[in-house]
Amino acid sequence: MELEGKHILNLIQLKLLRHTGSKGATLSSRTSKVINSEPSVQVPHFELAEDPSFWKDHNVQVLIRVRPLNNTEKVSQGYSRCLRQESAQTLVWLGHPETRFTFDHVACETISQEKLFRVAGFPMVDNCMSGYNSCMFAYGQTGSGKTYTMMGDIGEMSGKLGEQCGITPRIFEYLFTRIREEEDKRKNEKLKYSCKCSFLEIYNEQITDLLEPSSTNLLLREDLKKGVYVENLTEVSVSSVDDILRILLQVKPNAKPSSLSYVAQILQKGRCTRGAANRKMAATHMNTESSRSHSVFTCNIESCWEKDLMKHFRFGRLNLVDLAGSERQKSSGAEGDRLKEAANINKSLSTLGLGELPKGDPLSPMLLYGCGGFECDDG
Ligand SMILES: Nc1ncnc2c1ncn2[C@@H]1O[C@H](COP(=O)(O)OP(=O)(O)OP(=O)(O)O)[C@@H](O)[C@H]1O
Repeated sequence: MELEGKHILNLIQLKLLRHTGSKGATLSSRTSKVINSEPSVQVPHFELAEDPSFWKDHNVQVLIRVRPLNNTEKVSQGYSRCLRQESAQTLVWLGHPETRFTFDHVACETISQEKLFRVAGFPMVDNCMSGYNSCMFAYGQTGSGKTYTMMGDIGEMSGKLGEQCGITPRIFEYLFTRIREEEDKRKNEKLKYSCKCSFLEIYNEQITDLLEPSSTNLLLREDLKKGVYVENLTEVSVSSVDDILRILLQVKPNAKPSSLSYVAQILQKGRCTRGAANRKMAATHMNTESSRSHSVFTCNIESCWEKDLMKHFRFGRLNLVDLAGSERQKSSGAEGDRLKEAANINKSLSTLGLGELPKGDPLSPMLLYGCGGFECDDG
């Protein structure tokens, strides 16, 4: 018997930005119109490259997505563009003084959900199928489009994913297509994949199983073989994108009343999920449907085949993390419980920003878990 697994972590950080702040952006000549935008406003459009070697050069990549101004911001005083994009890697903040920032990739506000998936989602799936752990973190200010990017609108799902569908359903649609192709191609080796998913929430440093919301305050454990894992977390076998969407859409009958009102809000908004339905939400001034918790959707992908009279196993973990908004406490109007949550949210985001996991930070093990930790061993 031979076990395969790779310790290398592939991490993509999706940083979401919103256009609010100082007035008077000078816009580039390479422009395209924003749908539903003010007729006269043109924004720069820079196509992102679908580069198959996306992950090969650096294990950690940062991709910025800028959300367009929404209708309320367009008509409100004091909101206007505060960013100018200069290339597919560079953004200028139009403050005093103007400041230029460079990232691995900058997706302009006209990028489609499909294109973003092709740039960032494809390589993740390919990596996981090759036995690497991959993790995508979405983070940014509240209302900047984290949930839109990660989940999007999955309200209508008659067979085909809609245009507004986010990266999560697209990733799984692609994953299961690739699995079917591979199993077909390597029938003679009896190649078989098995995928198991879990969905958890971290709210004020407590872990809740979103697939079994009565399971709260779960504990993080560490094991030489398993790495960092959450004890008693529900795992569900999945074999199609429909299975994933069913998990995301289904609401447990014993869900807490607060969770159910959240479901109603999401249903109204046209994006709803079994797990996501149970995420903690509370209104802040900046986004009336603000998510107050981090959510981690995990898929463990195992494959097994026979070759040269040996049985081979391979493991890969795919983590999709939707972090809580990082709004400023003063501008968001957060008080009491909301303020405590904001402090915890900001603490964990700072930990992430450090690029390292300081010992003693209660969220460090969680981030390690989100990154796939030291999953997979060859013993
Ligand atoms: N790229 C985009 N294009 C069009 N609309 C967008 C885009 N990104 C976000 N939106 C819209 O902006 C609003 C806020 O987005 P979303 O709820 O995803 O923010 P969030 O970052 O998840 O906020 P929070 O941290 O408070 O949960 C939603 O109505 C969403 O549909």
